[in-house]
Amino acid sequence: MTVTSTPRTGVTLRLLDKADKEIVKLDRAVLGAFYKFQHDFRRNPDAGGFDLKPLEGHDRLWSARVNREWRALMIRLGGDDWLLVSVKHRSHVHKNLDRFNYGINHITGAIEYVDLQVVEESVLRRGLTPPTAPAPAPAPAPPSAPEPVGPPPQEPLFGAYTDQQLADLGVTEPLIPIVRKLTTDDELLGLAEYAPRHTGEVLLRLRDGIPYDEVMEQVTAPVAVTEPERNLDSDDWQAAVDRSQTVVITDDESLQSILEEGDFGRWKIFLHPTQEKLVHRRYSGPARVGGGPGTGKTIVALHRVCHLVSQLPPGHTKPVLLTTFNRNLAADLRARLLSLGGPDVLARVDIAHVDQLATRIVSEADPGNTKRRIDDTTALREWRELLVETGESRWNAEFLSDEWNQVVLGQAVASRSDYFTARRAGRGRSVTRAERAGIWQLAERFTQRLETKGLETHRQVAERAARLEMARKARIDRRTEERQDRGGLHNLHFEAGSGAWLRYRYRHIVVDEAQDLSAAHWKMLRAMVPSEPDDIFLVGDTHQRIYDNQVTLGSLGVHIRGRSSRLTLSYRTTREILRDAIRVLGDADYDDLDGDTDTLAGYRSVLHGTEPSLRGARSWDEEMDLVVEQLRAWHDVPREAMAICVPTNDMVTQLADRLARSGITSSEITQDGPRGDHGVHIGTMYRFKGLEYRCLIIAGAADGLVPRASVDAWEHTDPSRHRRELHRARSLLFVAATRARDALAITWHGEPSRFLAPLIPAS
Ligand SMILES: Nc1ncnc2c1ncn2[C@@H]1O[C@H](COP(=O)(O)OP(=O)(O)OP(=O)(O)O)[C@@H](O)[C@H]1O
Repeated sequence: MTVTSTPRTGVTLRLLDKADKEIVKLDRAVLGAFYKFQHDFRRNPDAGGFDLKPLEGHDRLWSARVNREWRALMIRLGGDDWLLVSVKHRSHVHKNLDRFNYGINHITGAIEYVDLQVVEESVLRRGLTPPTAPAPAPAPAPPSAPEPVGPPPQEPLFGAYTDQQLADLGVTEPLIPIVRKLTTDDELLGLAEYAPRHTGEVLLRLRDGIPYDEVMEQVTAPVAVTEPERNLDSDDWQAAVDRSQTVVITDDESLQSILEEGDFGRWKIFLHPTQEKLVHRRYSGPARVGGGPGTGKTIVALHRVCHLVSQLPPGHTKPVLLTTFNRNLAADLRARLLSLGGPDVLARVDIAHVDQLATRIVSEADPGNTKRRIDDTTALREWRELLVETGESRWNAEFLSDEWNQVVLGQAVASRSDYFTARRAGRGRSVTRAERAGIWQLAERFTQRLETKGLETHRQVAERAARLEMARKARIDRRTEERQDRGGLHNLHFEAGSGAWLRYRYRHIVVDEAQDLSAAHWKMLRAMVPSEPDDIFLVGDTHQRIYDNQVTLGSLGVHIRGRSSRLTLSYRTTREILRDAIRVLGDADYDDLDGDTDTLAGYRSVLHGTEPSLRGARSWDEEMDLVVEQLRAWHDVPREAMAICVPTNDMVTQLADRLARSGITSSEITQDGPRGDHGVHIGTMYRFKGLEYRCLIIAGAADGLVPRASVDAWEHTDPSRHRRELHRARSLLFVAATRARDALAITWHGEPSRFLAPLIPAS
């Protein structure tokens, strides 16, 4: 008999973090049945056929029929509010009922569920079998980094801590007896797979040798419930749900993205509590989110955009700007925002990269402008030609190009007399007044030269756009004051299309890859949005700065002091890759975009994989053979999920040829992203910003190439520039290494890059 049911309103079906991991492992037919189950259950839990009943001895844990063989386990939070915690074969549901544990964690206030039997089995399984990450090529004994220090096998891993200490860190209490028995890393990883997420994070951190107090400060404190809530009512499940970011309300769409995309769709559904806080917080002014690669900065920016859109009054305009460094990244943001928020969110958001914005503004002011835009490399060629033509030899083209970009354009120096007093802090070599006069004269000839040739650099456009926007802002502010004086309307940032000519362009601006924007970009953005709460939200990591655009935001009117936060848990990279990438950075200093220093303290991962492979060859030719060998060793990974990153364009071409001769298809990563859909992606290091791959090879990591040999020419003539160039080259390698999700291989020919020294044990 078919039972038809009348939909019931007010039924909520939620999903607990990690329950989805179990669900996606079900086979397709069961997944289909589960999808139908959750849809029908939300319409009416009382409809016949669910056989909804509490498990014996568990007043809150209920089972419901998914199909003949499978049952859903759900916690009844109250009334029609249900939390799905597991889907199990019916033969496993009614046995050994003590193994089901659920409760509210006293420290985090989160709802937790564990099936002790599943955890124990996972610990045992992981203890007996090796991890299953892609294997490195069968290398002739690759030099590998030292093993993590820890107690010898068979000693309990967490013997140094009392039960109370572990519970105070927020470790799930029913798991503590199993935690006590762990003696190997594989067992620990087995536990972390099924334990509540916070427990896994704490234990892996302790196992990394991080002192107890630091784990408390870095992992537990950010997600602990605040003091007034400390005396949690351990039975107030509704309050726990409101507090808990490990629970989401399901609807057909969110479920579908989990079922179809598996781990790749999780970012849309489960934010880490620290990510969640940043997304929904109200900021009194500009806010910055930092954090190492893969910590979800872009994910936070995308959720933040959805949050800001959800707060807008209805309309057909685009008062939110989402911007980033280049076209390729902007295209990626658009695709991800569409997948997260759908067309309705996209309809309220303007997505454009910073140079595109600048071009729009300049064209608006000067519609007849037909100049061709050139990048820094082409501009440098123009400088060289100018020097040859003028016979000028006091300065070289690189110095002049830098001076023009960073000092003249960077500080909006408009006249010769301004240039005499312009600050050149951090530019290295000092210049006398007479020299400044000479440099200014050359700069004027250079701009004239570009003008005559109908050329214009992106930096020039950015600088002009900044000036135009600042002038516009000044006019808006003047008008506002006038209206206020007359006691009239003063809120001038009407939405586009409202007919008001003078208005701010946006209400909210969200910036990704903030570390690479120039001073002119910031001035332009600052002038596009009124100084109000939630005006600018920027995410970026200065360890990944690969263009020479160091700024102090405060001096550009973007005041982030007191509104700066950092994410520390990497979702992308394994612990092994992350450890080596951090070693590449060495002990160089990094800024926080506002004149202070930034660190990667607390940066961590709970993912585990193989050790990065490091292999040297005698020649580039031999090295290319190593690359082919490595790709073949990753035979079980789709080609499109692999990439090779090299230092120069020539190497891209040569490698693509070599791969073709070995029967391996490849696609070059261009300025606009990969040129084709098929094959292994190959590109120079600069192209890897913002990308990620399952397996990655960094080839050509040789001395003289990383950093380029020419960089050392600055060592004595311009030590400051030398330092900056080394910094940048190091960051490039760091960015490249952290694009790998599961496996990383680094190769070189001749001597390895000096940045790899901490990874290669001295022979
Ligand atoms: N809460 C989450 N749940 C699941 N996956 C996540 C979560 N947050 C981030 N990720 C995943 O981690 C990876 C890195 O995220 P994202 O690109 O936002 O990091 P990022 O900090 O911007 O990195 P980078 O600085 O290297 O550009 C992505 O694959 C993303 O889907």
